[in-house]
Amino acid sequence: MDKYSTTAVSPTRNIAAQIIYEVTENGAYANLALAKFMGASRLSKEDKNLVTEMVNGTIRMLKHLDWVLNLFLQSRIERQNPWLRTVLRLSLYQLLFMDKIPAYAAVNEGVELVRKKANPALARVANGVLRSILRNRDKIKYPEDKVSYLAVYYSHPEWMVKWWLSQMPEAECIKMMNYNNKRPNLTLRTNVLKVSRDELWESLNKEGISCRKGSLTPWDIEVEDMKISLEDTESYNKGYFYIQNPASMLAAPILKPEPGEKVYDLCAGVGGKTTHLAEMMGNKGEIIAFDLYDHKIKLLKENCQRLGIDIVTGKAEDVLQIAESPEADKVLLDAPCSGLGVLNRRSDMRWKREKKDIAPLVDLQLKLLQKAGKMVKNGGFLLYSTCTINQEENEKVVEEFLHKNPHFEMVPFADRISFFSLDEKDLKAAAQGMLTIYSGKYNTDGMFYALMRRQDNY
Ligand SMILES: C[S@@+](CC[C@H](N)C(=O)[O-])C[C@H]1O[C@@H](n2cnc3c(N)ncnc32)[C@H](O)[C@@H]1O
Repeated sequence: MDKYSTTAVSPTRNIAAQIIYEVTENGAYANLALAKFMGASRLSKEDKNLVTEMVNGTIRMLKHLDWVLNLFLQSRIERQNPWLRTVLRLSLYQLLFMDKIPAYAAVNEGVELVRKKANPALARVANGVLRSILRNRDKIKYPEDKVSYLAVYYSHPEWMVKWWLSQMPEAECIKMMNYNNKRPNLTLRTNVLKVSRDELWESLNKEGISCRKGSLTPWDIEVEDMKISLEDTESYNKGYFYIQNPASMLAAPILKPEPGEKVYDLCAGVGGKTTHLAEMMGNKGEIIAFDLYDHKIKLLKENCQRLGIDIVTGKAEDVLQIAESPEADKVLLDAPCSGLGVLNRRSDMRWKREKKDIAPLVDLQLKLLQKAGKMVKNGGFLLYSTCTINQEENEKVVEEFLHKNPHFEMVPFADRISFFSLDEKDLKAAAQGMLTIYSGKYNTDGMFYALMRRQDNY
């Protein structure tokens, strides 16, 4: 503290400001920067949660915060000193979006942080701007044009909002953006090979994990609060659950593999959906799981071992390069995609994505789907899924595939997921074989599913 300051800066705000600086000024990834700084800090669990909330919240709401700051600054936020910019954003996030933080703490510590990181003259600017916003917060005006208003108010890139409005009602779009701005839910999938959901719920609660049984699927458990980390529980080590969003728990029941069948999971990652397929098969039959990366296949194998699954063979291979392979009863292609259905999971993702990223992804998805089609036996099923919510990567990819492959047909699957209470429109879509779950609509992540069957004698 210098001789003029009267306020100490708490370690939480200090660390939060440093992480935000790394992300917004130096292009670091928010999740990696958070992990790096938190790993090196001695903060309590509560303080770590607070830093995470301040960092992710500030980054998510960047467009909203900058809009408001620009109304009160003499020159635009982009032209300000980087530390002043960082701290103004962090302090304003607390003032506008964190009810539990007293305004004086957000302002005084913000001013002090600017004094420390920049200089006393800029600390006076921060003080003036933040107090002026506090006095005038009821008079803040947002853009009048609809797209700009939604983009600023809900803090998403304008191109995304424009795009979504062209394919969904405004209310759905707002619901989705609100969901993207919230901390992601933590849900677990019960491993029915080992326990029932009731047994898992009971043992987690005994172990200090406060949770409740979900209402979306037969397997989900929603974590509300934790006294210890999930990985330290006996339930985890005994393989009683897998951490997964309920929207992703629909892949296995839609593809509906039977015990004894041969299944390919072509983009398996660390095995989220692979392990659910194995559980549905009662750990009987054969699953071959591919992913481009060795480190993911290594984790997939560890996950299978923990969950007590031994029918999965993991292969680190490029699916597009696989030589002729025996055809399978069922094939899952959970394709690489833009991830616009899971924007809540990574606070900076919305700012890193660009519309021009989509075309090369569509190209890859089509190639992968074409390859996947060749690995399904006649009469077998092919499930295409993504965690994105735009038609280009979803319906249009499937339509193009069907156009080139008339021996495939869509398969209705509403009855396979009758436990999930879809609204009328989505029920109709599932009954035609394709379903987009918008993020937040059912309080889940966004996902897309299309189920097809190979019928050579069509
Ligand atoms: C959406 S993620 C899969 C998530 C996974 N199915 C789950 O449920 O956890 C897509 C995966 O495709 C993999 N991938 C991308 N291109 C690939 C290719 N040509 N061959 C095999 N895997 C690929 C990526 O490494 C990534 O793990």
